[in-house]
Amino acid sequence: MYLIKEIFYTLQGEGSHAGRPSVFCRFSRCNLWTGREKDRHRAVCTFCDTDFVGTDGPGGGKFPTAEALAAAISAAWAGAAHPRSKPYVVCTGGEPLLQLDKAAVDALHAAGFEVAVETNGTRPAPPGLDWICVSPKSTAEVVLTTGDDLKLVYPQPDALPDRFEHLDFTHFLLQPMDGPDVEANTRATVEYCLKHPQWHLSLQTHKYLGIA
Ligand SMILES: C[S@@+](CC[C@H](N)C(=O)[O-])C[C@H]1O[C@@H](n2cnc3c(N)ncnc32)[C@H](O)[C@@H]1O
Ligand SMILES: Nc1nc2[nH]cc(C(=O)O)c2c(=O)[nH]1
Ligand code: SF4
Ligand SMILES: [Mg+2]
Repeated sequence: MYLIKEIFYTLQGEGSHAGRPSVFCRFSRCNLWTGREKDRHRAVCTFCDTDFVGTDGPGGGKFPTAEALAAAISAAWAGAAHPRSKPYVVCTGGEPLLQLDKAAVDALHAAGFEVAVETNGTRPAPPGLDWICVSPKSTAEVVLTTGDDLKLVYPQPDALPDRFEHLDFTHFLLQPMDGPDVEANTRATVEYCLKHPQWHLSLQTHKYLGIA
């Protein structure tokens, strides 16, 4: 059984695939926060911008099998077929690696999708993923040390960029922490990238565009 908060079609807003049409599959639940505001101050991850509680969002629900989940994700894809661009699904959450397993990845591949994941990196990944974006959180140990994007929300006093530079990723990105200080955080992130050009800026472009 897969617990899914919502499934929707939009542009990937963040990271080195920003702008790519994608189905987002938002898994319910996270291991670093309950998702309830009353618990936020004592969570490991305190700045989350997402409601991942329950299964009541658009396209959400409880999917009994990998095939049922893949069918719902296929139904959400609204792009025309094209030989040079496969349908693309971004598995996010919540923390998708609490639920995403090989059966789901295989079913999505069988349905013709490239499969990406956005994860906090605290759990191992199932085999076969086409794109892995790890976004480390505070003091939480990163066990997923290989992937494509290492996208660190900045600034996090307990997760300085240096700690992650040796990991085996293709792209190293800093993303300004959204919230009450987003403008100052954005300036600080630009300054950090200018001084440390191994890090590139990732903006949450969907928020500027006013799309999901
Ligand atoms: C909601 S998380 C879900 C996936 C996974 N749990 C994770 O943390 O990577 C999706 C992305 O949003 C980022 N994010 C969450 N809250 C944010 C905030 N306040 N400002 C900027 N990025 C944020 C995360 O770091 C992650 O890259
Ligand atoms: N457009 C859009 N792009 C995104 N990239 C990562 C997101 C996420 O919440 O994981 C996200 C999201 O929520 N919306
Ligand atoms: S790890 Fe991801 S989903 Fe969990 S609370 Fe942090 S940003 Fe939100
Ligand atoms: Mg988001």
